[in-house]
Amino acid sequence: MSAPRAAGGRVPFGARLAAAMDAHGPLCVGIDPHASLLDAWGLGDDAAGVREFGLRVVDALGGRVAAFKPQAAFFERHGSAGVAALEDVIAASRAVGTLTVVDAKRGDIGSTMGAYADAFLADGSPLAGDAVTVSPYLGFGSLAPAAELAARTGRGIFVLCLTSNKEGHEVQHAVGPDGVSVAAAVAAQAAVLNAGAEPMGSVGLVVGATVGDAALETGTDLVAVNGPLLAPGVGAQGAGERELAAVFGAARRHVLASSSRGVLAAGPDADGLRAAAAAAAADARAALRA
Ligand SMILES: O=C(O)c1cc(=O)[nH]c(=O)n1[C@@H]1O[C@H](COP(=O)(O)O)[C@@H](O)[C@H]1O
Repeated sequence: MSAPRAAGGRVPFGARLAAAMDAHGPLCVGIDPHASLLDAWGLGDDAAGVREFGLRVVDALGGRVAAFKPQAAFFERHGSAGVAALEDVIAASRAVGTLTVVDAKRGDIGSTMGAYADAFLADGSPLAGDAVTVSPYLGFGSLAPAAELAARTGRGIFVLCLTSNKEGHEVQHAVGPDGVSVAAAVAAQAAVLNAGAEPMGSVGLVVGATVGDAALETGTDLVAVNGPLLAPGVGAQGAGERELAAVFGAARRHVLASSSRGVLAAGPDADGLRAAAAAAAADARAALRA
C-alpha cells in the first residue's frame, strides 16, 4: 500500500516515521549537549562546541536510527550563535536523511503559536525539522496553527501528555468538571486530528517511558490516538525494556523510544556511539515490536 500524501504531494510525517521505525528500529537519539558531555568530549561549552557535538552525533548515527531529537535549550543557552548551531545540526540531519524532531516544547496563545509554527514547521525555515514538541497547557485548541501548518507541509507535532518528570502529574492527572483528566483530554483531541490516518497520523503525544501505569490511572487511551508516541526517559532516567513494554501495552507499535545521555555518554568515539545506539535500538525493538 502506498503511503498517503499531504497537500502538495508529500508523504505525511506519521507515515515517514512509521517507515523509519520499521527500517531502523523504534529509537530516537536525543542531541542534548550538556556542559558535562561537552567537557567529556573535549569540546568547549560554547556555540562552536554544541555545533561540533551535534554534527558528530549526526555523522556517527545518521542513517542508522529512526530519528534525532536535538534539544533546543542546550543550543539557545549560547544565544544567537547557539541557535545558528541548531540550524546547522537540523540541516545536517536532513542531508543524511534522518528524521528530526526539534525539541522546543513551544506553546502560546493561538496568534503567537502561528509564529512558532512558522519557525519550526514552515518550508524554508532554518529551524524546521520534521516535527516539533509542543505544550498544550494554554489549551489544546491553541495548538491549531501548528497542527494545521504541520498537516500542510507533511510535518508533525508531538504534544506533551504524560511527561517523564515526577512533577508532571500535578497538571496532567488533574481531573476536570467533566470527570476527564487533562492527559486523557489531550490524547482524545489528538485522536480526533489523527482519525482515519494510515499507518498513523502526524499528531503525536509525549508519554514518558518512566510513567508506570499513568495512562491507566488517568484514563488515557493511547491506542485510540492513532499517532506516534514519543517516549523519553529511556536510559539516563532509568527506563528500559521492561518499563517500555509495561507503559505502552497495546499501543507499543506506535512508540518511538528516546534516549539522549544514555547514548551520548558513549561518545565521542563514533564506534562507541554506534554500539550504544544499536544496543538501545535492540532493547526498544524487543520491548515494542515483539
Ligand atoms: O519532550 C521530550 O523530549 C521530553 C519529555 C519528557 O517528558 N521528558 C523528557 O525527558 N523529555 C526530553 O527528553 C530528553 C531526555 O534526556 P535523557 O534523560 O538524557 O535521555 C531531554 O531533552 C528532555 O527535555
